[in-house]
Amino acid sequence: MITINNLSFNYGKRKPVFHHLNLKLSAGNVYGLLGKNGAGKSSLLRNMAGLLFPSEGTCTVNGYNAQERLPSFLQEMYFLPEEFYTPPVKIKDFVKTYSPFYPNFSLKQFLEYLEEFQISENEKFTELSLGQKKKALIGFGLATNTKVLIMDEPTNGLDIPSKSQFRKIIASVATDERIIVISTHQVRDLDSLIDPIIILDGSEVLLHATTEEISEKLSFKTVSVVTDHEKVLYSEHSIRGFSVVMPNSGHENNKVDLELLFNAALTNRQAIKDIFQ
Ligand SMILES: Nc1ncnc2c1ncn2[C@@H]1O[C@H](COP(=O)(O)OP(=O)(O)OP(=O)(O)O)[C@@H](O)[C@H]1O
Repeated sequence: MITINNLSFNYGKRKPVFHHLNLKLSAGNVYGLLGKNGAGKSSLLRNMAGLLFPSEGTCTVNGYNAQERLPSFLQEMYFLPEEFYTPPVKIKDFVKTYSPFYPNFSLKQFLEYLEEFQISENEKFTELSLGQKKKALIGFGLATNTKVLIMDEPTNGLDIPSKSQFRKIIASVATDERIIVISTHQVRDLDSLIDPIIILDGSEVLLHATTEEISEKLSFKTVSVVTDHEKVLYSEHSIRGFSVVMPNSGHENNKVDLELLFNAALTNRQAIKDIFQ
């Protein structure tokens, strides 16, 4: 469980990134963290990993105060930042050095992930492309078998086959004991994977809901003409007319379109808050 309680955070004297933020994340879920550029996704993930400290409030991860970064906390937490450093060594030497920090690390799993991503453990990080480096670190992170896995924009820079391999692998490691948090702008890449959805906006949580709740409360449709202007929360031109988001008054079963949801939430903040409160 990750409990963010009354968390305020700012960089030095700059205006707060978060102000009294509250959020509870529980095991058995792959959370999708969405927000515009600068909304605070990376800052929140770094607070969860204990790499940044709140100015007020707390971030507790499985009972540990994240900012204390106790060894027993760190051995159950893997954080893949958006921008990462890789030492100029072979992948297998990287694994020899870093895997002992993670008691549940599985070399067998790691080698399977590398094979899936078509990377050899004999390759040197300096000789890999950015996407290949990222895949090696994703494979390492998943093989650590930590209870908490946090990834900042993991699919950014991955080619199309790697994105589907990524989804497949994440789905295979998402157990009831694990919390996975993924921040992304590439919602279409992770559409079928992330659930619940958290949207950060203006130093607060604008939406936190499961896709089941979202599809119960909102309807995502394509219409030839937009008629019910008052009800429409968001609309945009599409090839066949307009893609619209409306309150789901008829309890219709419909698939959540995360990109439309995101745009609807940011265009019509108060209406979305009222619907989900
Ligand atoms: N090291 C830093 N020093 C000062 N301000 C920072 C620093 N890092 C981020 N910020 C500011 O904090 C805010 C939140 O940034 P953050 O990187 O957490 O957002 P983000 O949602 O991850 O953005 P993006 O989608 O562009 O990656 C922004 O206003 C940004 O300018």
